[in-house]
This record gives sequence, structure tokens and C-alpha cells, in this order.
Amino acid sequence: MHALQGSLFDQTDEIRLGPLRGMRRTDLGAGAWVDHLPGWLTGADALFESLAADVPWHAERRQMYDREVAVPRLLSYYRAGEMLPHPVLTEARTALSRHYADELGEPFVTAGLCLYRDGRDSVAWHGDRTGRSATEDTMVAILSVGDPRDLAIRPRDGGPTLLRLPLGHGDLVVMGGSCQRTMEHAVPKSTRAVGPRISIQFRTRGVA
Ligand SMILES: O=C(O)CCC(=O)C(=O)O
Ligand SMILES: [Fe+2]
Repeated sequence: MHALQGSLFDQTDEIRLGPLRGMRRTDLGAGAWVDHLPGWLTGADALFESLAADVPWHAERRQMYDREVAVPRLLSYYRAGEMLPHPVLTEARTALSRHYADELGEPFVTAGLCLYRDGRDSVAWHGDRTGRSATEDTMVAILSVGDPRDLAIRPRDGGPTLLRLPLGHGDLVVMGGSCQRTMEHAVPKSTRAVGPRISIQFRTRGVA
């Protein structure tokens, strides 16, 4: 794994969340939207180092037709009620649940973590539509630390990429409304020399 270069703009070791006001919403149509707040977390490099060291990362393999292939990223999953690997993640989940309480109607409870070791790691086009999100609107909130990687979003039924957000160094993105059903998202591979990135995805009960 490449060493994390570190952000020139975030040299503090104090890991702290900022206010959620200042979030900007992009309407993607068909009831889907994306909220974006760059730099929500300061001390993101310190959180990256802590999570890279402390989280029980594991590799997964997946059946692809007649072959078994490695999932191109490391993973870890925290169920509802499980202690998260850093207290600021608990704080983030609480702040997000509070911020979206009226609109979402339920709290964020689970946390999925992905570690993209370099530009060869990625996630292919998909929607998070296992469980209730197959039929219901939901929100998936993602906090990113480490080197930025693009999150791309396009309509599920074809059409060009509507949004491409570089996410790293404490950035927050929230996919909401019908986004998981009507859109798909991906973190494409990168041919540039990129350092590692960790994403933390908060979801509601029964959504994966
Ligand atoms: O790493 C990201 O920002 C996206 C991850 C993702 O889409 C997923 O785990 O479902
Ligand atoms: Fe996803």
C-alpha cells in the first residue's frame, strides 16, 4: 500500500467535526439527490492512520460467473449497536441522524468501511439496494478520509455520468431520496498514482 501523502490544508492532528450547515444539495431528478460538504472533518489524516491501523480489515472474494475473484478493496462492517472503531465516527453518526431526523424519519445505525489501497482498488457501478432500499427511499451518508477518489453517479437505466465528486480528507456526501434505486454509483479505478482512501458509509436499519 502506498503511504498517505497527507493534505496540505489539514495539518492538524485534532480530529473534529465541523457544522453541517453549508451542505449543498444537487437534485439529480427522478426523486434522487446528493448532499455534499467538503472538509466536514478536520484532522482527517490522523483519523485515516487510526482506522488503517485499528480496523479489522478483511479481503473478500466474490463469484463472477465461473470464477472466484478478489473484491478490489478491503472491508469491515459494524452492525447496529456495535462499537465503532473511533469515537468521532459515533459522533458523526449522531450528528447525521440529528440533521436528517425529519427528512429521514429514522437514525443511521450501521457503518460499512472500505479501504482503497491504491488506484487499482475500486467499486463497480451498483446501487445499495439490498433490503428495504430496493423498494423505499433511504439515505446513505459517506465520510471519506485519505487520498481523494471520485464517486461517480449515473442513472440506472443508462445515460451519462451526472456527478463526479472527488472524496477524501474529511469530505461528506449523502445520497438520498430514490438514489439507490434510480441511480447507480461507483468509485472507478484510477491510473494516476493515488494514495489510500477509507470511506465510512452510514446506513439505516435493514439497508445494505
Ligand atoms: O467508497 C465509497 O465512497 C463508496 C462505497 C460504496 O458505494 C459501497 O460500499 O456501497
Ligand atoms: Fe454503494
